[in-house]
Amino acid sequence: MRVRTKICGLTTPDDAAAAVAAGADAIGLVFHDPSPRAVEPEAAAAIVAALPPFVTVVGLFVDPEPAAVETVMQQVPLDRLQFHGDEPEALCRAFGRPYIKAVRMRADIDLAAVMAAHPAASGFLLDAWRPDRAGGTGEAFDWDRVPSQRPRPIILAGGLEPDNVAMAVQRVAPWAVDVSSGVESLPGRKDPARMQAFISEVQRGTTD
Ligand SMILES: O=C(O)c1ccccc1NCC(=O)[C@H](O)[C@H](O)COP(=O)(O)O
Repeated sequence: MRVRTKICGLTTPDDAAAAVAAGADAIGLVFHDPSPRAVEPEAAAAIVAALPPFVTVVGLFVDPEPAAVETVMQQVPLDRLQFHGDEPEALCRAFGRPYIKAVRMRADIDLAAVMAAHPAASGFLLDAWRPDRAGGTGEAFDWDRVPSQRPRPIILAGGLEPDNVAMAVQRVAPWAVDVSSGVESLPGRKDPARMQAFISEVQRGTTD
């Protein structure tokens, strides 16, 4: 089956157009001020307005106040929400929108417990853990920690780039992959050639 690709942390309509031209299935918009990829709702709305049909738009939040999510949703037509902190299920499902639960793979994380605590999540994005950053670290975690029993689709993230994503797809067989820093020219700006190379390698990993 084809492995989907989400390109995360887009900050301009041009970068989003290049992601779609490269074959991205989904784009991620980061609503988390400390991130170098954070976008204001107005800029995010302009990015979404320029997209062609059938590209899924995911809004990322880290332990947000509910009102902050509502404010973004009033201005930006998000298809899905992605929660990247320690949000409980009740918060994740409070907005009437399908959601993805990100799980940062700290050494002591009980992934099965997190999954059980989020029965309404449409998928689980597994990412590297770092104490000082909530995401977009450019670091990989040990892919052998991804369980073979998967109650919901797994989105593999963390330190993926054109040089390693084919191997990641072969080893983990995820539903989708997610990348941010691995396809950047500098934090917050995507490199069209790297996005093309990344998605070609995703396909190579699927068919090899
Ligand atoms: O990208 C960020 O700066 C970010 C900040 C805070 C929370 C989440 C963030 N990104 C979320 C993503 O889905 C990234 O694509 C994922 O963490 C992988 O990042 P990378 O290792 O840089 O590919």
